[in-house]
Amino acid sequence: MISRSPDLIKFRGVVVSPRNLRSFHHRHPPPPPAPTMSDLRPPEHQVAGHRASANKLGPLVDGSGLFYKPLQAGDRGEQERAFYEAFSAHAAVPPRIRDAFFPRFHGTRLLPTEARPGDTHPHLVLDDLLAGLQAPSVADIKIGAITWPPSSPETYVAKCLAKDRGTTSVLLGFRVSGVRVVAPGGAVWRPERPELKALDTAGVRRVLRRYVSSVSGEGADCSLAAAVYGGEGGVLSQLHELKAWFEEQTLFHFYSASILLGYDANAVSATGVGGGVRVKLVDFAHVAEGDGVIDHNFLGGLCSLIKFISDIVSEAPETPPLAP
Ligand SMILES: O=P(O)(O)O[C@@H]1[C@@H](OP(=O)(O)O)[C@H](OP(=O)(O)O)[C@H](O)[C@H](OP(=O)(O)O)[C@H]1OP(=O)(O)O
Ligand SMILES: Nc1ncnc2c1ncn2[C@@H]1O[C@H](COP(=O)(O)OP(=O)(O)O)[C@@H](O)[C@H]1O
Repeated sequence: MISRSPDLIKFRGVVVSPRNLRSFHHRHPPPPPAPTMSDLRPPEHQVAGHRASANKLGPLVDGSGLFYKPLQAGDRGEQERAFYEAFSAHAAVPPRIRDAFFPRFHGTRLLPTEARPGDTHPHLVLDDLLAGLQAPSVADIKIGAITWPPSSPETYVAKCLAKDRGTTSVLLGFRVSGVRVVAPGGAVWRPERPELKALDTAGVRRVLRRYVSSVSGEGADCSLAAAVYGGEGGVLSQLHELKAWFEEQTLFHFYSASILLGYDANAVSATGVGGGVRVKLVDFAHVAEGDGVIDHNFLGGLCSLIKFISDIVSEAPETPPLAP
C-alpha cells in the first residue's frame, strides 16, 4: 500500500523529498477559486463508475477544465489521494509518461454536493481529460484479468472475482466498462451497463469497431479506424508507448484502473485525420506498490487490447471518408 502523512509521502520505504515536492508544486500551481454548488454538475460525458445524483456522490465538473472526483468511502479515497501524491512527485516516473497518460493532479478540495446538502466533501482536483473536445466519443476499458489488489478482504475478492469471471476480464485481460459514440448529426450511441457486462469476445470486438464507426444505429463501418486507432498519434501508437513503460516500470501495480479513450467526433469527421485522440489512465483507488516486479496483470491486458485494436485497423478501410 502507498502510505502518506500530512507532510511526507512515503513510497516503497522511500520518503519523496521535499525538494521534489517543491518542484511538484511549482509545476502544478494551485487551481482557481473553489466553485460553488451552482457551478458544479455531473460530467455529461462520464461513461462508467459511480455517478453523482441526489443521494450519491460522484464526479463533478464546472466547465473550467477541471474534474472533481469525490474521495471514496473507507480507505479507498485516501489510497487514491496517496497514489496521486506519490505518483506526481516520484522522481522515477518519466515526465513524458506522467504528462501524456495521466490526469494532472491539483490537490484536493472541499466541495458542496447535492448528495450531502449543507456539508462539504473532499474531492481530488484533476484535469478534465475530455476538455476541449466538442463531441467526445469515449470508452472506459478496465485493464487486468484481476481487479483486486493483494491483501483485499475475502468478501471484496469474491465480489471482484465474480465480476471478472462474468465479464471478459478473465478471458481477455480487459473489459469494456463504458462507451459513448457520437454519430454524424450528433446522435449518441451509449449501451447500458448490463449490456456491456454481458459482452463476450465477439461483443467486445463489435464495440471496439463501433467506437470508430461513423454510423447511426447499430452497424459498424470502421471508417474512423485509420484516423483514431491507426496513424501517428493514434490510439495504437499511444498504447505502444504506454506498453514500453509498463515493460519496465516496477513502481506501481494498477489493479482495477481503466484506460480512457477519447476523440472529437466532430473534428475527426471534419478533417479526416486526428481528432484530438486521447489515451489516458484513470481510477487509482486500488493501486498497490510494485515492489520491484512488473505489473504483468496490467501489461497482459494492455497487450491483449493492442491485439484487438491492431486487428481492427488492419481489416478497416485505409483512409476515412472525406468530409462532406
Ligand atoms: O459499486 P458497484 O457494485 O456498482 O461496483 C463498482 C463498479 O461498477 P460495476 O458494478 O462493475 O458496473 C465500477 O466499475 P466501472 O468503473 O463502472 O467499470 C468500479 O469497479 C467500482 O470500483 P472502484 O471505483 O474501482 O472501487 C465498483 O465499486 P465497488 O464495488 O468496488 O464499490
Ligand atoms: N480526469 C477525468 N477527466 C474526465 N473524465 C474522467 C476523469 N476521470 C474519470 N473520468 C470519467 O469518470 C468515469 C469514472 O471514473 P473512475 O475514476 O473510474 O470512477 P470510479 O472510481 O467511480 O469507478 C470514467 O469512466 C470517465 O468517464
